[in-house]
Amino acid sequence: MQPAVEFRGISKHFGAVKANTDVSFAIAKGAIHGLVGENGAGKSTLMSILYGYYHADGGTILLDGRECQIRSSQEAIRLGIGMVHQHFMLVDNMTVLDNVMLGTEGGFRLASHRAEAEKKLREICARYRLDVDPLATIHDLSVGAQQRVEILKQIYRSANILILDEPTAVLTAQETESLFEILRLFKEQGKTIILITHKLQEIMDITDTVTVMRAGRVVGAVQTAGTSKEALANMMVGRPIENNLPRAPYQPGAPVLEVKGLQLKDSAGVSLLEDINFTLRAGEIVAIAGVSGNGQSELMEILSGMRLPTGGHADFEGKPLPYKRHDADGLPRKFRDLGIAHVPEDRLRDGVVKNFSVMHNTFFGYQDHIKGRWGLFDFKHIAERCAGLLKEFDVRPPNPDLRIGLLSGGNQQKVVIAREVLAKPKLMLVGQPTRGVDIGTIEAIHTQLLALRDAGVAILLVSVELEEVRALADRILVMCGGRITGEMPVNEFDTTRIGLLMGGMHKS
Ligand SMILES: Nc1ncnc2c1ncn2[C@@H]1O[C@H](COP(=O)(O)OP(=O)(O)OP(=O)(O)O)[C@@H](O)[C@H]1O
Repeated sequence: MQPAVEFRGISKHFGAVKANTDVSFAIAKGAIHGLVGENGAGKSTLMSILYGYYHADGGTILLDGRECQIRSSQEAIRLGIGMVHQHFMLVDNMTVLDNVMLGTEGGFRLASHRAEAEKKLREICARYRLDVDPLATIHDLSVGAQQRVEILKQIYRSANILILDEPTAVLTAQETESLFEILRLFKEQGKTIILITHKLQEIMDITDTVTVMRAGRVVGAVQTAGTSKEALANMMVGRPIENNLPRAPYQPGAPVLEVKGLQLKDSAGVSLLEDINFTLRAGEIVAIAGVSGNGQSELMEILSGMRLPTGGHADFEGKPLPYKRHDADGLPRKFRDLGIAHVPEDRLRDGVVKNFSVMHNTFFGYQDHIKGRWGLFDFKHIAERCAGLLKEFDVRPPNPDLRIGLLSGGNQQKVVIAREVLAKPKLMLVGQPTRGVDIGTIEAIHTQLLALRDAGVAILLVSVELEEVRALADRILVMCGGRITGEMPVNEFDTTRIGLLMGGMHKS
């Protein structure tokens, strides 16, 4: 049988960056094929070429053994290729049905078309056990449900090859499991799936074959059954990955942050945070575990000055943080000046200014700290500082003039972490630091955070990844429904108990 997809000698460069070099591999029909590699290895570029979004500089793509010119995404869709992007392509205030019909033949003006489309959608939902109401509005849906709409859209358009770019980065464990159920059903129908993910356990759990890319080239193509997570990690990074990073013994110092009875209500009076109390000391990492959407983001926003609490207070080094309504806009800056650094969980929204250069992004927010004599910027100094930072944090490519939006997600994250670390904070607030980040970079980021802790910085970490919580935390708090439902030291780490606390099952 001809492979569903075959890449032959695909190359693509962006200026001096060789994103793909002579990439060749084939994917069997009806297979779930994993595509792995470090951030910037060229996975998304290759998939964008298959999806007609980029044009290759050289090489050919064969679908079912036939050479195809895929000049646009419309052409890719016509050829039966569907793509679910990391950032969903849905119109928020429209219904599921309208989103699915958008851009398909016939449009959605005729009532008969709509009725027919709704019937077809309901049939697809039943066949693939996709729990989605066609008449629901997108902004009322959870992230997991929005992703199911994206998949629904592709099935509606008769996709035979489905590309998923890091689909589980924003999903809970349960949502991930139901996504995998859908993918297995998709495979049973003889369809082909290409899965990009940084989570090697997922590769082991669901794929049949894997291609490993490094620096734009294919460095391995294996059957999943004949490999291991360690072997894949080694191929990806070119060295073994250290799972147990060294750390100094736990000797917490003086309290840095004391949160007392913190509350937050939204404008409709709905409680988002209720009676949050905890202390964070110098030289310790406290991790907040929990399913996203249980108040962790709001807590980080308050502690970084992006949002005002509606009750309670937080003391930083023994003094109340100055939450003043008339000064709300200037708070993040004030907090930074006090020594509170922040790695926001949504790096594209809050962590970088996408259209500015890497160099600008290495000091944004700290511009007052790096001004030279007479309050002027010394750009020679800034350029040297930036070059040192790109080298130390292994940002790839180390080009200070590139718009940061063009760096891969993991490399953007390295810049954000580097900027905050270099500010020499006393308190570091870190939200989902390794979301969408490759394993080599996870190791580097974890090493940086542990070094800060060992140097006496207090770190508050919010992460949905329990492995990350276990690897970094000294103490763990669990949040559910805007409350802290439990606390434990890391040596009492217990996945089942944390799972129960995450579901608000009991208070300890
Ligand atoms: N439009 C663009 N202009 C300039 N450089 C680009 C562009 N798109 C990608 N690149 C560069 O090409 C290289 C490959 O990027 P790509 O996004 O394909 O990697 P990736 O393996 O998908 O990474 P990640 O896992 O972080 O998503 C990177 O160095 C990236 O900075």
